[in-house]
Amino acid sequence: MSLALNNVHVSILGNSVLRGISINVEPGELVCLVGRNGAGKTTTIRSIMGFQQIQQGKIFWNTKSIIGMTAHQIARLGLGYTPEGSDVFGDLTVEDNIALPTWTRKTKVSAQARIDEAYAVFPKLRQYLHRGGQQLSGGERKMVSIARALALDPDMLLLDEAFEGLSPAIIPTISTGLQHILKRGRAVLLAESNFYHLPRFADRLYVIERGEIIFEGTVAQVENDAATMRVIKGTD
Ligand SMILES: Nc1ncnc2c1ncn2[C@@H]1O[C@H](COP(=O)(O)OP(=O)(O)OP(=O)(O)O)[C@@H](O)[C@H]1O
Repeated sequence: MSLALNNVHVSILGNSVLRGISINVEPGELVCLVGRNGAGKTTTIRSIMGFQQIQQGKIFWNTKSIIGMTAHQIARLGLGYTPEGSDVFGDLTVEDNIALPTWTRKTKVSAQARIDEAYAVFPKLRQYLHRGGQQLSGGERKMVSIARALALDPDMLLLDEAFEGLSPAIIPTISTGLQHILKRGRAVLLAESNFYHLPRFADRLYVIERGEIIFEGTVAQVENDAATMRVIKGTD
């Protein structure tokens, strides 16, 4: 299952926010979308998930156009989504938050196996099974949010700012969780504003600036491109 955005344009309140974005994510890849605050990362991910209407361009999931579908329909096709800031249901327990997608999407993997995988990625969550979503730290909520997207049994996960606002102590946990997800053959598109949080094991990255892709390559390649690094770090 691969994802392809071709020349996507989005305007919000008359402002051109995405100006011809083209991105590909192949099965099993970890691809990062890197850019400063306001560059257009969240809008790109929301456009893929059907939350943001696009004015021009094409979005294909496994060669099928997903433009015009609802987020619910897109999720059922196998695209998991963890929004910026996470989206844990405060009134539900951790256990129910994670089980939720197994009620709404049936796949060839059993509900129990999907739930087991979610806890295998973040074993610490087993300590909080009966805690309400409101009684969790930001890092714990992030883990629940990613675990819940995993319980959907997605072919690809869209992670918006997986590391934002987390204490340095929790960042390795999320990073290890990501490696675990990739080992299972799932692809990940990770939006990230902090270059130093980018996993070194990323296959490729796209740099977005003012709604345009200005660079595509590996982490090592971008590090050798002084002009692009100045844009990412906001020192240009
Ligand atoms: N609902 C909205 N109304 C008005 N402007 C918006 C809206 N959503 C996004 N924008 C604008 O579109 C641009 C891109 O925003 P977006 O959230 O996609 O950036 P981002 O790269 O995800 O930033 P961040 O790292 O801060 O989350 C910004 O200039 C933002 O102000």
